[in-house]
Amino acid sequence: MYRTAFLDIPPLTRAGGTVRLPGSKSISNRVLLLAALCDGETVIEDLLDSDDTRVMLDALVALGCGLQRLGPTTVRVRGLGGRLAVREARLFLGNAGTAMRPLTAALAVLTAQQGGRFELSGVPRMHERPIGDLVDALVELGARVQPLGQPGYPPLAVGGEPTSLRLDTPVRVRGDVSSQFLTALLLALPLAAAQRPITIEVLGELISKPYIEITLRLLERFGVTVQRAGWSRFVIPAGARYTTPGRIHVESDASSASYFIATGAIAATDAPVTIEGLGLASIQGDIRFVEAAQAMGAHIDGEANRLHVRRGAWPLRAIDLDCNHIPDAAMTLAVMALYADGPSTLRHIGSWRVKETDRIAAMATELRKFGASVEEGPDWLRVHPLPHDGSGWRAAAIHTYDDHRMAMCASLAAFNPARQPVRILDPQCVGKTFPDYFETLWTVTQADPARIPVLCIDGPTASGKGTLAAAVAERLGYHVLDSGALYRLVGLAAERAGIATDEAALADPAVVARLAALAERLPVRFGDGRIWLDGDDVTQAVRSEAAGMAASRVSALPAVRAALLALQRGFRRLPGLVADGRDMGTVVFPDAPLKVFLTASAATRAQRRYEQLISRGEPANIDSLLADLEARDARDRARAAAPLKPAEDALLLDNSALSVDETVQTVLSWWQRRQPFGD
Ligand SMILES: Nc1ncnc2c1ncn2[C@@H]1O[C@H](COP(=O)(O)OP(=O)(O)OP(=O)(O)O)[C@@H](O)[C@H]1O
Ligand SMILES: Nc1ccn([C@H]2C[C@H](O)[C@@H](COP(=O)(O)O)O2)c(=O)n1
Repeated sequence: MYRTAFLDIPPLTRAGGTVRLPGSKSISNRVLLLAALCDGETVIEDLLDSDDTRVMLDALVALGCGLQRLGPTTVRVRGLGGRLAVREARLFLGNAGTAMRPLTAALAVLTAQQGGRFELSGVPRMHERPIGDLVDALVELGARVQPLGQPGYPPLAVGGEPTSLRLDTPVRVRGDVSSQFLTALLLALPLAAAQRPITIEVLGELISKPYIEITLRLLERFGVTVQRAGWSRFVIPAGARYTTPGRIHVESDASSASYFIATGAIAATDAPVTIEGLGLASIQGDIRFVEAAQAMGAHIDGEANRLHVRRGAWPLRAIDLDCNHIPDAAMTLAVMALYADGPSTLRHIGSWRVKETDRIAAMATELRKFGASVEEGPDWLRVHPLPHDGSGWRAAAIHTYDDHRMAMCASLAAFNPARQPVRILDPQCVGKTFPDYFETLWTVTQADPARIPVLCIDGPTASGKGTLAAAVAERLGYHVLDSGALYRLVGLAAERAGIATDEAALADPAVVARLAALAERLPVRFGDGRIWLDGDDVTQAVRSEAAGMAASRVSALPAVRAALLALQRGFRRLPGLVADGRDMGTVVFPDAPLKVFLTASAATRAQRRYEQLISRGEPANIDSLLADLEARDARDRARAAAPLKPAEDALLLDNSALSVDETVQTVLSWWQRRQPFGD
């Protein structure tokens, strides 16, 4: 997951390949609660690992449920069997409506039966999301639920002394603000239906019905079959009792799939975009996004557990659609509409206003930043497309409002024909449902390599290039190329292969040929900040001064440099690269949009290297370090092949008197000034 302040997505051109998406949030949190309420153990497979499921899991642990992690996405839940294991707890539920609403109802019923007091709270936005209709229904039932802040909103206090619930008359709840209120009652009331049937009546027109279907399907898996008359009356049978299915599998998230379906529909493809773990028979309502995407022109083939998507009509066809059945995935249509052949209208999306943010206002504001004309009403949105020749499209920095779907939707604008980048502010908001969304996007999309940004940092040894490159890359979410390490690895591999690298040996063309062959097939692997050579961890070994000197010698050989060129250029991957070395700006990435030549006085550099070695517990002598460093500089500058020198368009930075932080800030501000997003 990108934890950066922003993430710049370069213009994307093509798409194709296979993705496996994380588990459905709606199913994950319902199944977790059901497993916690029933008797016995339930193993849940392919559970979503995200902010919303984490707060649910934490809450269940606080309530005394036994939870055992069997793998990254598999947990075993030992249920409470309808008995409260603790009588008091404070539950923090973040911004997870799928945790806040059902837990409120379940605890209201359990405390009415057994006594106890629980406080449920969340992030500030959760305290702005309505829950009053559910609270009213529970209070009318006789349960104790009180606001701890503004009436009608969390935080809430639930419970008190045991009390009898009024179950002989129907429980009434509004269905036109959020379907989660009805879901919450449907999940909670089987706990009170041992002796008598319980009827729930829905007031107003029920929105987001597919989410209620998920609830009913999962209740059935846990042994409770609810009878419904239309969408206004639901009866939980007398004697209802949760029983564990033993093992249950969570489908891939259909709402998350919408971004990849859209990718396949928008991008030119050689191969289709294939989505694993989800088929057309999914129990999730958002699977019907497929129909909407087809209406816009996408070619979609479905198998039992897989979807294949290709671009069909182009430009996409404009739509006018009632989106009540796909409230979350409909946001994706709003961005697809930018690529349509006329204005598209999304109707019946009033629930967007009370989601993670006011999504109608947010979507309108942000799409306008791309240059689009957008109209909005209380429960509708109309998006006018942008010209297909690219005119009118603007590069934009997209505010995401702590809303995962705003971030994921906005990424689709990176396919714009104007080839403008898109900046996503606060990209880590995707952690709510899809922490690795952007990393997954890179696996099925391509950009013109020349448009993938590279920031080059060249300069003499110990000037701080590596330190600066790592810090800048971390701030931008970019990859790092430590090109010096590649030359060091050649030196190390030569030593292991018994190939001498002293000046005399390097005068022999046969030795040079062997070194070039070694460099061509360097058995190196980078990962988790470590370097492996032929399976051995050489992270520390490559940093030795001896390895640096050997690197300086072998790097003077044009054949070795040529052998490493393709490997280095291969580091230019989405979303961008910071490359450190001697010839990054002059030879390897001559088209880089920013080149920095970093220097410091020899005395300063020798002192830094001395302190670096001492801090690593390695012996060091400042005079010999200074002599070695000057010798290395001289050789690196004097060699004929790619000598150490600033590129003509490089910015020079002498950081002798600058701290690491000041150096990083200087370079980031230069970078920022070259971006099209403004300050
Ligand atoms: N601006 C700075 N002020 C003080 N110390 C710094 C600064 N930049 C880097 N250093 C320190 O100097 C040492 C050398 O830095 P670093 O390893 O990044 O240099 P380098 O240019 O990558 O060296 P090499 O080319 O040999 O790999 C490190 O201990 C680092 O913390
Ligand atoms: N792009 C590069 C990177 C490094 N070298 C050579 C010259 C250096 O002395 C040696 C070690 O580099 P360091 O790890 O200290 O940055 O490798 C080069 O020629 N070109």
